[in-house]
Amino acid sequence: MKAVILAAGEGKRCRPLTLTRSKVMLPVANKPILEYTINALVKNDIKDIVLVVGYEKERIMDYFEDGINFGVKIRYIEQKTQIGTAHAILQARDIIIDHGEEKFIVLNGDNIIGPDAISDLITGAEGDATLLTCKKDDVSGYGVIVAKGKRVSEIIEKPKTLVSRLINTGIYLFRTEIFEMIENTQISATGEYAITDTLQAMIDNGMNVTMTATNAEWLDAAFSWNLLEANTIVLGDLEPDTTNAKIEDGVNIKGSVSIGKNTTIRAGSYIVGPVVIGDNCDIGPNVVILPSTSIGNNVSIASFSYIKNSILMNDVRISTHSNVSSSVLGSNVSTGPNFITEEGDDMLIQIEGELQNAGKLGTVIGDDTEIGGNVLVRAGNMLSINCRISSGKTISEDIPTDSIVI
Ligand SMILES: CC(=O)N[C@H]1[C@@H](OP(=O)(O)OP(=O)(O)OC[C@H]2O[C@@H](n3ccc(=O)[nH]c3=O)[C@H](O)[C@@H]2O)O[C@H](CO)[C@@H](O)[C@@H]1O
Repeated sequence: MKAVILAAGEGKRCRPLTLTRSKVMLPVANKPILEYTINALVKNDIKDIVLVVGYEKERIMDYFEDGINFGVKIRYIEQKTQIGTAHAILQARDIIIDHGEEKFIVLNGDNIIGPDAISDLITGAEGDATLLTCKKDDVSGYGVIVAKGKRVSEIIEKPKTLVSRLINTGIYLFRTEIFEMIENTQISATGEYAITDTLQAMIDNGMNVTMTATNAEWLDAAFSWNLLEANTIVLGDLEPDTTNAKIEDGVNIKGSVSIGKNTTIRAGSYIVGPVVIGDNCDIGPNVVILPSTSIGNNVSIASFSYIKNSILMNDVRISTHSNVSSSVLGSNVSTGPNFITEEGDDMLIQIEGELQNAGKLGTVIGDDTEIGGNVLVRAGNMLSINCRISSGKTISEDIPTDSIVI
């Protein structure tokens, strides 16, 4: 059986991190979100993948190439304009039909899923189309399902009131007839061709759309700060491995810590897992890294700095005496000495005009932003990509793309 993974969208609610890469390429425990989906398919022996790409497609294609290093065969199809999930699926029609497939799996590429999610879908599938559902306390921002037994009677996309706690995970088993149904799907009020509208039309025409529920891992970083929660959960399964690292005498490592090749941890550093550190990093001396932290490749963290509950992407450079807590730093962010992220609880952040509770948060900083020494970022303020912040500044508001703060 083939799988079609939808990965053409940006993931705007995860800006500024998605201004330079799509949501599927955001790293959790040092792997892009999409890699978890591919690994889950491989564990179910599904190795023939059609990847629908569009926004920032080169990043995806450069990383996964033809899939061979990930144990799969990947064929890329471009969705030139991102006008909805149904339209994205339609792009894969020729590949699926030319190969005489009757059934195929479709997955959103921007969620972290465990392998059991896919086996639950396959074993529970019935009827003309099947959706995989899971129960969530907070269903805001998702499609929800109303069903009698397994038979779905209604799919309501992002309702404003609580109708059901069963959400659509964006994982489906379809028959090839779905393509014809998609072609008849009307554009929605929000200007998209949505697969949920296709399925609702099938139900309205008396077809048998079913659901099957899963308790398997299904994580979504709806907003950039949700990456921190996902990171904490995924790091909970981290296998410790420090065999390829250069660890100087006088380093104290506790708990589950994985350190990549050619990374040096200098004397006096103290690391409490779960923590993952990539390749070619230079950490210390006397640096403290606390749970749950992921540090990418080519990162340097200079002496007396303190990092806690954070994600530092590739090529980040943190200068001495800095404190980074509950924060996400994009690729190639650099700081001067004494850079401090203030940490706040129950932070309320406005995204697309709506207030969201971000929980415990420091900051989120987009790629290529350069920060001078003695800079304090007040809790919950975000810095976009490619900004220059002069030394001594206190950041108490969001900083837009390409800003120079002097
Ligand atoms: C209309 C629809 O499908 N809604 C589902 C979608 O909402 P949701 O709003 O999350 O859907 P998104 O727009 O984020 O897209 C989901 C996936 O499809 C890809 N994509 C999207 C649009 C496009 O034109 N091309 C493309 O490839 C995105 O890259 C992403 O990987 O997923 C949720 C689970 O997370 C479900 O609860 C929602 O019911």
